[in-house]
Amino acid sequence: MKITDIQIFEVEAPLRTPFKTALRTVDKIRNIGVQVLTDNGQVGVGEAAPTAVITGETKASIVHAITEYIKPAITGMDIDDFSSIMERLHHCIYKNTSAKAAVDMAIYDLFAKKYKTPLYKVLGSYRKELKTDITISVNEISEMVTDSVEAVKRGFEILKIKVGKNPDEDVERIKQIRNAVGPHITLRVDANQGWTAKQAVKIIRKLEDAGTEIELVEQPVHYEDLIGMQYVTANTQTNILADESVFSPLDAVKIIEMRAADFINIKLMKTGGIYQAQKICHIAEANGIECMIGCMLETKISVSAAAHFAASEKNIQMVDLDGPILCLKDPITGGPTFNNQWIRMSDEPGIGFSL
Ligand SMILES: C[C@H](N)C(=O)N[C@@H](CCC(=O)O)C(=O)O
Ligand SMILES: [Mg+2]
Repeated sequence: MKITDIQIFEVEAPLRTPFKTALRTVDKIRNIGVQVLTDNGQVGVGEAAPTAVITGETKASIVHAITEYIKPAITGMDIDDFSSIMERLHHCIYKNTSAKAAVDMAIYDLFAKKYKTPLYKVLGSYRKELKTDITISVNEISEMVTDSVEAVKRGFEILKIKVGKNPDEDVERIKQIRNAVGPHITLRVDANQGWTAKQAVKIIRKLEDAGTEIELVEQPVHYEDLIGMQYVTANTQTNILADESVFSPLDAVKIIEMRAADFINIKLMKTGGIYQAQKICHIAEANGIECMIGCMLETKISVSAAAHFAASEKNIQMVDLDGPILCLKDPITGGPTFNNQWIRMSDEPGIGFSL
């Protein structure tokens, strides 16, 4: 089965409510889809999310990287020469991780389809269902309290609360949400780089003293400030999770060597897909560091690929795959099912859908 072409299409999906973090506000997903075609008519599907503030990629840069670099590098190759394809894909251009991720997952899709097996089984099935959190966008405190209570009513037991936009209000924000949702809901806090290291220690200690029982704080400081993150990890009791600071396996090694975080958030859009995500997951596992699987603003296409990966890895202990449930409607049929907090793997070959 040889690769003959890579075709590109637009993926658009309005969100239920605007998605707001310390880094950006978005009301609609505008992503790039890919179809990798083969000489026997089989098609592999993938998606790239242009998250300029995190990966540096735009829609135009993704299309350019795929058409001008990735496509020429892998066209004509046989799907069974899997690792050779991956090596070419990952070395034909520096960075451009979301463009690589879209093609990487489409190749995995094709490989699993060729052997008529669901991707999570090809990867070595560990579980068949995942429990995701849901994101509470950063807004006025009263709105975040209402959104949190509504999410709990919809059946979500884990909330990922965005902070870092107005650091002075963040302690009050979390205290009020904890009071409103009660003690049994798991609260994750994601500052998206919005605090300084000293601010972070001050805020997290206040949250600890107030008994808010936060499961973890994600990316408290700027992505390059590893010394700052190390200071936060060393000076608080709460678990710190590295997100924007970890794209590559070497980033993970650095974080682990410096003890700059307790956990690592793996996203296919940062790693360039499943091939590199596996390496990070295994490096972390060997060092006793648990991982989260996360997503950008992505639809069911690429989030399903991430779900297959997560279902195959014991060390993925936390799931933030809420992209599809943040969308107003889900136009894609087949593949894993997304039903509020539950993501259940299906047994169709590959990732599970054909477009
Ligand atoms: C969507 C997911 N829950 C999430 O919060 N992802 C990112 C931000 C993604 C984006 O800006 O598109 C994160 O920081 O964890
Ligand atoms: Mg994050």
